Amino acid sequence: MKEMVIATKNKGKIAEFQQMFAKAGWEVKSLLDYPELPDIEEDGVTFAENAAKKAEVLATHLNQMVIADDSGLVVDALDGRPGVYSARYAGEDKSDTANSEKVLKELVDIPGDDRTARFVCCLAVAKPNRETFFYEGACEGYIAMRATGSNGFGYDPIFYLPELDKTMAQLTAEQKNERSHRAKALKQLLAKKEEWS
Ligand SMILES: O=c1[nH]c(=O)c2ncn([C@@H]3O[C@H](COP(=O)(O)OP(=O)(O)OP(=O)(O)O)[C@@H](O)[C@H]3O)c2[nH]1
Ligand SMILES: [Mg+2]
Repeated sequence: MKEMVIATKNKGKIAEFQQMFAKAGWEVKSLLDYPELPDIEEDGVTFAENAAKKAEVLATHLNQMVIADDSGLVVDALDGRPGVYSARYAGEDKSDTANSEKVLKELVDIPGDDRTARFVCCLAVAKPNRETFFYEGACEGYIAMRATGSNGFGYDPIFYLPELDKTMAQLTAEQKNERSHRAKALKQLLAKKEEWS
């Protein structure tokens, strides 16, 4: 089986990549398999900048091809926040619950129709001494009035999909992987395999 290293420590992302790459016949390794590798400061102002940095630093360390995922929640009524700060929106301890509560609190006076938001995912594929390739996906929805559901991770319990009348955290893994920002970015990446492999 072919192997792909994803430069992430996020267990939610790792599980989704394992499920989605398995269909394409790839085995996924993550930074949890390389605990000796350094932490990378995500100081970019765009998803692409952070994804490139994570992928390029680790591709150099491992001397092989690496994919990184930088993703987050973009809320229109918050001028795009939490955006690239999604993981640490409520503080450095990266609490999913505290992050979601902060968004709900900031939107307390915003009515349903104005709570539009999207999840965005940028995948960067880096290889030593070569240009980096980028693939993006987005998933449109609304910020719910309260958290519902326990599947997925991050902001999934407050991300409402009107076409299913469910939050992302009420979907099965298969349903999320059919429509998520990450699934769409990965579909682009797999469709352009000759470009990056
Ligand atoms: O409800 C969610 N469903 C998703 O599908 C999703 N994808 C991303 N996010 C949020 O955005 C941050 C990414 O930040 P991020 O790309 O820096 O990742 P991270 O710091 O968690 O791990 P790493 O990959 O950097 O190691 C994450 O922590 C989450 O808060 C999601 N929330
Ligand atoms: Mg991160």
